[in-house]
Amino acid sequence: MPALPFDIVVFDLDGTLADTAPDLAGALAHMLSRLGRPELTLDAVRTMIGNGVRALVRRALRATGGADEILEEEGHALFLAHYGAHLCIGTKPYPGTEQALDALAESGAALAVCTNKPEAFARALIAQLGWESRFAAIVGGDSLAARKPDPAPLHEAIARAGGGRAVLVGDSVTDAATARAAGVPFVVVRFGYSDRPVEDLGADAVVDSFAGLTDALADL
Ligand SMILES: O=C(O)COP(=O)(O)O
Ligand SMILES: [Mg+2]
Repeated sequence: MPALPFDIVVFDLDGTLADTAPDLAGALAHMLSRLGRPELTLDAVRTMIGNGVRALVRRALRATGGADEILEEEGHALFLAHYGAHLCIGTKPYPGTEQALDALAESGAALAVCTNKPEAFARALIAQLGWESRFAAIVGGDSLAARKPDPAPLHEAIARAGGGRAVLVGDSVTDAATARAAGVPFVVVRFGYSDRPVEDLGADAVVDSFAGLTDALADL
C-alpha cells in the first residue's frame, strides 16, 4: 500500500468499525418493553447513536412518549444491564474492516479507538470481536470528564498510542466536530449512523467502504 502520512489512525467504534446498532436496538427494546413503551425500528435507533448511552436512552424515551430524570435513570440501568450481557450478538464488523486494519498496521501506523461508548463496553466488545491486540489505545465516553465532541478524548487516544501525526475516521457529526476541535484531519465513512448527508460534515475525505480507506488516507 502507499506510504501513509500518519503515525496514528484513530477510529470511532459504533457505525465505523462495527455495525453495533442491532445489539443497541436489542437493549433499547428490552428497556422499552419493561417500561411499557412501544418498540423502535432499527432505522430509528441508528439515528440516535453517537453521543453516548445516556443520550441514546433519552432519545429513545422521548421518541416513545417522553422522558424525565427518574425514567431516564431507570431506563439507563435497564439498558446497561441488558447491553453489557449482549454486546456482540448481532454486532458485525463492516465488510473489509479487518483487511483495512491489517493494511494500516503493516504500513507501520498505530491504531486507536475513540468512542462515546462506555470504555468497559468498548473494551469488552473489541475483545469479543477478537481485536484486542490491534489497538494501542481505547478511550471511551466515560474515560475522561468530557466526551466527544470535546477534543480531550481524541487527544488522549493519540497520546496513549504514542503521539504523532494523527487522523480520525468516524461516521457522525460528533466525530467531525471532535476532529475539528482537535485540529486533526477527518475521514467520514458513508455506511455509518450519520443523521445527515456525510457530504455536509466538512470531512477531508468521504469513503464508501473500507476498501477505499488506505488510498483516501494516503491522499490526505
Ligand atoms: O455510544 C455511542 O453513542 C456511540 O459511540 P461511537 O462514538 O463509537 O459512535
Ligand atoms: Mg459512531
